[in-house]
Amino acid sequence: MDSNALKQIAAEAALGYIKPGMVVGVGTGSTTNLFIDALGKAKIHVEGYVASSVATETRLKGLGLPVLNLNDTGDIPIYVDGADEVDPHFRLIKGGGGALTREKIVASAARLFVCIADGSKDKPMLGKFPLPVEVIPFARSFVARQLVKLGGNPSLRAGVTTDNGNVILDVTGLDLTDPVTMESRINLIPGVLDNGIFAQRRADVLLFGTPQGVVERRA
Ligand SMILES: O=C[C@H](O)[C@H](O)[C@H](O)COP(=O)(O)O
Repeated sequence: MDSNALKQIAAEAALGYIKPGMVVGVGTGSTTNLFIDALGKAKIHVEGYVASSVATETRLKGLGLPVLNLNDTGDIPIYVDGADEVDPHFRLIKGGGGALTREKIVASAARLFVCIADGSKDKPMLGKFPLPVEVIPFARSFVARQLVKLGGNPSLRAGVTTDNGNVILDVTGLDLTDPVTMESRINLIPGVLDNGIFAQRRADVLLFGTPQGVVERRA
């Protein structure tokens, strides 16, 4: 099975968590796109979907699925999204597609976070995938220097502007043995909007697509 097929089975498995009448938070990325397409076919009568990016909103609307504004909903029952890395403690790196800030907001508003991924994202620890950090353009150079002081090697993601009008610094070399602390330390740098460590709001359920089928883990 190629990685797309593994993403596909993970995405389809997440449908089992979607019940009629729910408000459903929807992440961003290639795995989530397969989930959205599966939702389009499944035609579950949910109350609506809260999108974590403009791209996801466009895809949902393109399939005729109802999109809600997060400001018009309370806490939401469920959020489904992919990840770039997942550790054994359900902590994630996200933001490979630049959508990390809105993703973290919607994930934090959700009571259950179901993470869907192909099995290659299942890692013994976080830190190989360059950590995306969303930065206000005015502060780009200052923030980059502070990230170097934290042990990182930041590089500007060329040609990318986020849905929030910001830039992304991709940071290698950080020590992520304590991801909870590093998540906070980076977010304390003035000019940082958020970073792609999801350790304070971890996933609750992991659905990994593997050649042997979907492996489900619960925190
Ligand atoms: O900003 C993008 C998101 O965090 C994605 O969920 C993450 O990059 C995983 O994407 P994919 O499903 O394409 O591997």
